[in-house]
Amino acid sequence: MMLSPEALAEGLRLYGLHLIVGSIRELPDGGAIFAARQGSERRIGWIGETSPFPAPDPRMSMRVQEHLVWIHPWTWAHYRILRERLPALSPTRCDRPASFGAGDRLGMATAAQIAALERYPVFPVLAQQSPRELARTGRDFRSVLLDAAWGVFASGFAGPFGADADHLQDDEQLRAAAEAGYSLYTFDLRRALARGPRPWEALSPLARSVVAELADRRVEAPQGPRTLEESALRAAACRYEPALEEVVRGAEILRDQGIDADLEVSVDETEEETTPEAHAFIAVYLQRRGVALWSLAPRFPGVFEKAVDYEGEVERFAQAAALHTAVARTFGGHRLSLHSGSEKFRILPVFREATGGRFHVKTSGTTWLQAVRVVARAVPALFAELYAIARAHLEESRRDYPIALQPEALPPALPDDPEAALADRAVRQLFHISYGVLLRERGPAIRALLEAHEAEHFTAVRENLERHLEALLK
Ligand SMILES: O=C(O)[C@@H](O)[C@@H](O)[C@H](O)C(=O)CO
Repeated sequence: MMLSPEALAEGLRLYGLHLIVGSIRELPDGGAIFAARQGSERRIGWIGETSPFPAPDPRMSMRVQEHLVWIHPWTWAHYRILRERLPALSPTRCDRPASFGAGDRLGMATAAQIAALERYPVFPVLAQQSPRELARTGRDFRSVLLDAAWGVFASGFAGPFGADADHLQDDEQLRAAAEAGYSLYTFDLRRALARGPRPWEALSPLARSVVAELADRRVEAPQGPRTLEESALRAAACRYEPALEEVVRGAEILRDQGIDADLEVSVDETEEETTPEAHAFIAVYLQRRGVALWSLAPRFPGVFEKAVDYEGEVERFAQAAALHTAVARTFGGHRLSLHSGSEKFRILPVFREATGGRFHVKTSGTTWLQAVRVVARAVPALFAELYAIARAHLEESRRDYPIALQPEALPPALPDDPEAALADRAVRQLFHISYGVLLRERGPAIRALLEAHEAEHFTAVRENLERHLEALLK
């Protein structure tokens, strides 16, 4: 690009545009693109004699020195066109042994998440949201990806990244994520399992043959060999076959659309700990049905409460993670996925070790809590108001989130010190799950405040994810 960033910034300023300097990318055909802001609006800048976007608005083109610069809004349609030319803006399948998911419920913090993630040897999964998060935030799979891609574009990040359609429970959700171009599909079996098991006599010949094939097979775990028991395999087959049929159908939908994606099965939010037999049955049954797992999120032992550290015996968790790793290695080579990774500092290093560094970890609420922290520091009155709203809507917020938080544990008023307030277990948990009601009731105020304190917000998000990544990888 012949135009210096300083000259470009100066030229844009005359039109009320703020250049995001690190975003400038030169294109093979000699043009260049960049991200800019006009007030709080996101803009794509294009330097070149013609614009690649349909119906460019001539009022939004300008000469800066001898260069023609076009300004376009950051919309889904424009992003789709842009990602054809800049593949770095498209989510892709994971290409590393270790991967880390960083959900961003506000859609404002991806650049800060990248600043943390790019310092560590992990594949970043940036657009990660579940349908329950979408319903609560009024977003959809497109808008989540659009926000995350903005963070990639604005930060100048050139590495690959993934997009996780998390906790999918029906075909409609799957199709919406597929249409948007997600690269990772997490099939949550919870709803399907709640319909109950199938009697042994009603199982398919395939399910029975998988049981026969796996019975008495030995799995070599670090704590010693473990033989898969036929009775537990039979129970797993009865319980999981109906739910796995839905996964098979989902994988077919993706295949029919020519989508080559990473596939995860999650049973982490079920009641019972996942047995090695259940894990082996899930993996092998899916293989026989032509579905290759990328990852499995088992229900591990111990308590995984939102917003607080792991509660349980770390040694038991370590043993279970090592055993599941051995099952995964023996039957397919997929990785283990750890959900609710937010604040689970006690087990993150153990998880890395037990999995031999081949894993996926998901976080989401922890990034939102950092936004709450910034609000608390900047405008204590708004923080107090948010707390009152969250308390009043506890029952609504806890719907769909298995959480032990009781209303009696919540103090009537918060201490003046925001750090002390957010160190309180009950208060943290309340804020963690209350994002939906808070964004509904006070979303514009929260967003405006975070925009006005963007540097503090980004630092808070980056430092917090770095703490997680340090614990996990060092
Ligand atoms: O809140 C959600 O629905 C999701 O963010 C989580 O359940 C997600 O799968 C996760 O584990 C993030 O820590």
